[in-house]
Amino acid sequence: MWARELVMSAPGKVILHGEHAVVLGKVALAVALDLRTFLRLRPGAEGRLSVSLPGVGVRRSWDTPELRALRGRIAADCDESKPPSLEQLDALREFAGIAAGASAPESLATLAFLYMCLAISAKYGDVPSVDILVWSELPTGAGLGSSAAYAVCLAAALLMVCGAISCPLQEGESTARWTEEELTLINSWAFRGEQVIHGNPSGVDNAVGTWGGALRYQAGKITPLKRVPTLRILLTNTKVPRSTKVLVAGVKEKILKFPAIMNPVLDSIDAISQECQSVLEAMPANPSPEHYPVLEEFFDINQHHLNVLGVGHPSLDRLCQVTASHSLHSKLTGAGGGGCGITLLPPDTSPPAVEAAKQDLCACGFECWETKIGAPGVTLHSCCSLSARVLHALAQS
Ligand SMILES: Nc1ncnc2c1ncn2[C@@H]1O[C@H](COP(=O)(O)OP(=O)(O)OP(=O)(O)O)[C@@H](O)[C@H]1O
Ligand SMILES: C[C@@](O)(CCO)CC(=O)[O-]
Ligand SMILES: [Mg+2]
Repeated sequence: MWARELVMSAPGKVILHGEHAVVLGKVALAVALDLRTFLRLRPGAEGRLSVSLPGVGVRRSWDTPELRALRGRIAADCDESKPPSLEQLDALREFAGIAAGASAPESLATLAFLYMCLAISAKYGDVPSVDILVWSELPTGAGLGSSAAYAVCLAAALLMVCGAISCPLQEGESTARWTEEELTLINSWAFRGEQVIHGNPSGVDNAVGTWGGALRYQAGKITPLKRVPTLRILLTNTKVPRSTKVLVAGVKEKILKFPAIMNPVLDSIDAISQECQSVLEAMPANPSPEHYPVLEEFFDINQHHLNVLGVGHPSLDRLCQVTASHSLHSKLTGAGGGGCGITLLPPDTSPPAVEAAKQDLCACGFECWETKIGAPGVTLHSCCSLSARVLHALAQS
């Protein structure tokens, strides 16, 4: 029986270039964000598994013998190399009382939890008697990888409880990370969780949530960027809700309808990602203003391409117009359709100019904040290493 209380966290991400195109095998460049999802794992009452997801209003608890019986029905051949099947997901929906086709955040979050819990425990151990609470600093469904950070935390916690990976945090240490091999396993299972939520994810978001830093991702191949300069980025949340699953499906439909028109757009996005990688790797650690015009042009071109793919939104157009009126360049990030945009802040942007842009964005009803990129991937924490804010949020039971 699991006897320790532990907290783990995974970062959200910003996609600099390559969203959507990456689902079709093109290159994406993504960086981990300094906003994280936290999972508190506690021993539970014997024979009970409980999950609390305050961000999406879920609080559920099940008898483990009941879950074991369900697992016997659906999880005989569960493996991280296999996607969840429609039959498995139907059985989980029926068990959890979720209507077919339900796509509300709480339904998808519960489904992903049940799938990962039963599939991981079927392969590595018993259904655990634990209490799990997940709380996030990330806005849900806004393009910053909240689904992947959730799936990465769940994979790490469930694999650890089932004994498939170690618990690397030694007494007296404040944080610890897993070995490369263990991270690979966490990433594979997190991808399965993303499949439950997204339908057809590329895997870039869970890769960033697992490894952190800045990386190039293409068709499952993860390559850390050699050198990434310190980039100042303004993140703006338009607060327009959207679903990555729906947007990814829409792009697929458009490509099937107009392949000769859409495929060159995907190729151009791929070229932008590759050129951007070369520029970033050639830039000094603290770049001066003359390095920025090319990066800014890449943002502008890609934003047009994403509009052509059909994942723009009037709120994102507004965001780009407002920042352009302050001579700043923006693009959507993540799945688009609302959610977040990113704005590049060259080093010669004066603090009053940033403040003025922020004020105008807030006047549109948006929320914005400056961010650091390149945060660490999935991490185990001792409670004393967590900030008072996180501890307070995790104290809700
Ligand atoms: N803190 C959380 N707790 C539980 N479920 C969450 C949490 N954060 C996200 N989710 C799940 O992820 C879904 C949102 O995923 P979605 O992929 O649509 O958006 P995103 O990951 O924030 O954006 P993007 O994929 O564009 O980066 C929610 O509907 C919910 O099911
Ligand atoms: C839109 C998309 O490219 C990025 C979502 O953050 C989907 C994916 O890669 O899974
Ligand atoms: Mg997502």
